[in-house]
Amino acid sequence: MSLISLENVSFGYSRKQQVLHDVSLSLQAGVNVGLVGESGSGKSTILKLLLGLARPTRGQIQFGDIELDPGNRAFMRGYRKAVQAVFQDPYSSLDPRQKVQSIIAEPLRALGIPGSHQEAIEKALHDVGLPADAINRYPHEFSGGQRQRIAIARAIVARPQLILADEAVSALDLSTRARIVDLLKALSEEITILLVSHDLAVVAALCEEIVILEKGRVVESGRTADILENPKHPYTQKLLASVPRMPA
Ligand SMILES: Nc1ncnc2c1ncn2[C@@H]1O[C@H](COP(=O)(O)OP(=O)(O)OP(=O)(O)O)[C@@H](O)[C@H]1O
Repeated sequence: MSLISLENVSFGYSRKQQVLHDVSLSLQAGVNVGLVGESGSGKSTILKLLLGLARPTRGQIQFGDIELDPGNRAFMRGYRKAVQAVFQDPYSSLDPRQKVQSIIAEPLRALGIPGSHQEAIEKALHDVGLPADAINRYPHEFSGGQRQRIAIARAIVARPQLILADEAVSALDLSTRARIVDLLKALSEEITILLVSHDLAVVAALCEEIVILEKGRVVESGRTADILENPKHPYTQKLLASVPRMPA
């Protein structure tokens, strides 16, 4: 059974403006998927639906064998434990007034898990390669790469099954980006990642599968290696031709 699947999902922000058209994709535990497409193709909208922030106009999203129902609080509690997100900008995604300890504990508080969470926070910090004394500091005391590690620690602290990563390394310089990709790769031993990225080199490094989105439609999907080697759809070919390729 899939971890999560979109089944024939269509969505529009208004009646006139359909953004997703009959999108189907399925995430299997242990298989990272890269969601790729030009700006405006609907990648972030898919993540929005997966986070339960909007509902499909047509079709459905399945979490295991249960339909995602943003209106069902009990369901969403379990879902939020299983599905966490990391966003692009490590500067705006962390509350500057909160200490790292409080930032990382946020999902545990939201889940109503009692206690100081000290042990879970320390483990998350350790897992993302930050020192234990980071807990008493504020986000502005960290570099962009370190802030993204804090955001990742927050995403993993409740031990989710899936991380939705929206351009999670795009704002970082190249060497920092490579280190965060290595970190995500190590974490993906235990947690599945859905990565939205413009950067095919990052997708190739992290994701076993790839889904290509054009104007809200899936035009090609399959094993990353196959698609990068032998793109079938003209849009994929264009996309591959338009980005610098990293040597394998
Ligand atoms: N809140 C909104 N209200 C109305 N239209 C929106 C909203 N958010 C996105 N859109 C539109 O939906 C379409 C898909 O946008 P989306 O952000 O999902 O694309 P994307 O592939 O993530 O783009 P990017 O790579 O630039 O982030 C675009 O035409 C966009 O203008």
